[in-house]
Amino acid sequence: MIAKLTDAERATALAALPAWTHEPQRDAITRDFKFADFSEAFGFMTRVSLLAHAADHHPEWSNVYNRVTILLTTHDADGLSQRDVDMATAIDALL
Ligand SMILES: C[C@H](O)[C@H](O)[C@H]1CNC2=NC(N)=NC(=O)C2=N1
Repeated sequence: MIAKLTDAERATALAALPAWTHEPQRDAITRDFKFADFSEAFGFMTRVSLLAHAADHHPEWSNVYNRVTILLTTHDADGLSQRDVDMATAIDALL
């Protein structure tokens, strides 16, 4: 069972992930992405899916044409964990 981050741990982690927003209701982090077109957006989603599969940690997400919204939280921890921070960091590195 993975632990939820404490408030202090979350604050430190989010300082290094300025594009991500904490959503307190879910204890999740979210980021909106905009691409040139659907192909670019779906290519990005494909790359994220490979990260998610490798990490066995999966995003909640949606796509509308060239926009992708990703929400990361850890269901097993009922909130934000280091796995979400690691996934957000890896996603940012794809851009
Ligand atoms: C058995 C498997 O490791 C778990 O169900 C994983 C899969 N992917 C997951 N993804 C996310 N976001 N949270 C989880 O708690 C989670 N758990």
